[in-house]
Amino acid sequence: MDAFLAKVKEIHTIEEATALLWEQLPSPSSQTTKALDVAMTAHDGQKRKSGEPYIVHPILVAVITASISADETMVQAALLHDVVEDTDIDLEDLEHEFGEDVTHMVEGLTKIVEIRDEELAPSGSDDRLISSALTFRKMLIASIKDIRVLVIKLCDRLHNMLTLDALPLHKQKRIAEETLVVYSPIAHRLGISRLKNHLEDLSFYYIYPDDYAKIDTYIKANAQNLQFKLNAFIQKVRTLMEKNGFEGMHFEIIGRVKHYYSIYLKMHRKGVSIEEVLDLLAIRIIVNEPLECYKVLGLMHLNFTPLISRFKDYIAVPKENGYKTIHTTLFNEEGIVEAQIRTAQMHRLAEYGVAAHWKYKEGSNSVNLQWLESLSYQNESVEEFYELAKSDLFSEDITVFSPKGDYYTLPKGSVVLDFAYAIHSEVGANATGALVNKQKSSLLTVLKNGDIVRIIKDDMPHLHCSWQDAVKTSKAKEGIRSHCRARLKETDTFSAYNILATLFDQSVDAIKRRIEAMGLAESIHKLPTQLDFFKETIRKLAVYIGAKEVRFWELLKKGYKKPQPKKIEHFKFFTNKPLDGVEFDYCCHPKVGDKIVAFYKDSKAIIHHKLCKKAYAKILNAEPMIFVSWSGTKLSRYRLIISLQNQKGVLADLLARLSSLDMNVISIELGIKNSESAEYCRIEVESAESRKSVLEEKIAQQFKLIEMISLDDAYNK
Ligand SMILES: Nc1nc2c(ncn2[C@@H]2O[C@H](COP(=O)(O)OP(=O)(O)O)[C@@H](OP(=O)(O)OP(=O)(O)O)[C@H]2O)c(=O)[nH]1
Repeated sequence: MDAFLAKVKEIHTIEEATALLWEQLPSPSSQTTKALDVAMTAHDGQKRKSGEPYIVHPILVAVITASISADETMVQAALLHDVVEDTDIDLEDLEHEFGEDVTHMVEGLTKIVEIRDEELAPSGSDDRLISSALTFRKMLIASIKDIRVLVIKLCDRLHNMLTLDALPLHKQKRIAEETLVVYSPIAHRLGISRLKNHLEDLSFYYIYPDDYAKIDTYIKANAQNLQFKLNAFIQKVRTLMEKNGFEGMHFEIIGRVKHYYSIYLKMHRKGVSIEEVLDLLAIRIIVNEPLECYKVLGLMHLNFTPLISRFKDYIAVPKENGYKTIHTTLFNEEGIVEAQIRTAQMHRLAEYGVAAHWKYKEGSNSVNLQWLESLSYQNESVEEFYELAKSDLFSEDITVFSPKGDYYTLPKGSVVLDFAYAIHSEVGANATGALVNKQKSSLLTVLKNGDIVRIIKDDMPHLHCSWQDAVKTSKAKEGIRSHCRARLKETDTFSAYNILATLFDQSVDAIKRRIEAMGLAESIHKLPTQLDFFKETIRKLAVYIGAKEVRFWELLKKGYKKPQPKKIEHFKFFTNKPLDGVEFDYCCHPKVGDKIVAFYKDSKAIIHHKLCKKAYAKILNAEPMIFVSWSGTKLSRYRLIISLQNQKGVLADLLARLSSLDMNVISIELGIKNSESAEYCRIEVESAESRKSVLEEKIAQQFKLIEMISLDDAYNK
């Protein structure tokens, strides 16, 4: 921890806190002193869990804020960030006294449910989770308008992390985990490495205390030796630079041991002990001009062997958070050292990110904040949103290029479709394939760092709803989801008219006019999925006697019958037509529980997946349809042991067979038994068929079934 934060951590009284604030802000504006007065009065008598006066916290949040930003309205908002939540002051009062800017920031930072979650709500309660997810989303939305909200939140979180000792152990861990997964990644995206590294190290201390202690002990025990190596290397580099054109020029070389969490990640990813981590040490060479960075790079590579796989030029290709620096890792007598080469301006941006704009009046546009918008506008339930946000934020990045050289930062594991959505939602929605490094590739091809991707588009969207699990970014997930929501609604609306037209033996147009006249058009999409709504609509249509297109008594005269439920195989129909069987078209073959539609032909129901292309064409073509649902979606689970001849394609045949028997494969394990040249295959499946003997017989017709066990008892426990 740096000296400044160590000092903040040790402050427990109002006097000390105020003195430190004025140290940061030697000549505060009258509005700032007023904000302090208002906050002091408002929080008077309140205490933190630690027992110290509550106001110490907002003052120290203001101190941290002032250390990264010269913008005093941010300092005022930091001082006032808890008053609306915890005191009688409301937003109107604030707006009157401090204006719109400060009020908007405070509003963005105010929790939705007026519970100080760390202290009052029972841990693990759903209310607390929902409240914090809602608050988080509200804060993100407020930050789109004004990113300062998020920066103050990070300062608030940093002070909470500095004072976490006052809370019980389980809360320390929960807050530390949230900090590591949500807030330090946000600090990274905003490019504020000063905040990010501290948030990481503090979280690390609470989440993995033993690992932290090991690293701490090693670094402290070896401090002298490490410092000696660093100094020796810095001296070598300095001499080299001075001998090669930098003499008399201003440049700086800073050495450091990497921060603890970064060391822990290196150990963890490589599975090595701290003694085996090669590049614990790092130097930064700070020069004046970008061109000088390349000159220094040349000197380094001519004099020390670089570890080429670690070389990165983020000046030519900056990170999404605006970060610019050349990274190279060098072998030398002192071991391996990571060198970062940057200009002074790049250095300020690397330390302060978006905040550099308020601190140094620079770099305002270099930080890309698109991630914030796409995170905030996910249409999920709050819990799902929070989970998605966490996985979006807490991911390693790769950089992928368009053929023109534009580049995009994506989370590791992203596929072509994520890239297409990153370019634009329209490109994502209309993508049909891609050329990855000039090779034809599918939309679900996983991308690697440095790939060059050309998206192939078409006017007709080709998205599959199941792809939402295959894409990584929330923008692509939301794009696919909203496409599928729209498509499902359209399918349901047209199906509803087809079902009614079939039921009443009317034309689709006649039904449509009637439904519109009855004011039911807006809700008609519910009809194919909600039996109550279906029955209610029929009743309403049927009693609507006297209207032009459908006269109910005429229908009765023509032999109209009331629809009745009818169960065939796994399906429940509701129809007035004779029905004596179910068929599949073998184009989509839906699994139990999938969304389905039923067409009606020659007294048969023909079942399709609701999102099947062929079904879509039939629906638009107004083909006769009937109401269908699954008769029950309780699935039985079985374990099968099957002996397969060791020959090409046999596994594919087995899977096709299981699929044709409507069995969902849950897991599959293969084991070879050489003596018989047979392959044993252990598969777990789910099926709507609860009669084991029926399935046994069907599988045994084609395959050597060694054993079939019902797992339902174990499964249902
Ligand atoms: N400010 C800032 N610095 C960045 C950013 N990305 C990387 N760095 C710096 O580069 C170091 C190497 O980061 P890596 O993520 O390994 O980068 P690389 O593989 O792209 O070379 C980081 O060390 P570290 O171990 O994570 O941190 P430290 O303890 O060296 O500071 C950090 O100092 C960024 O977006 N912003």
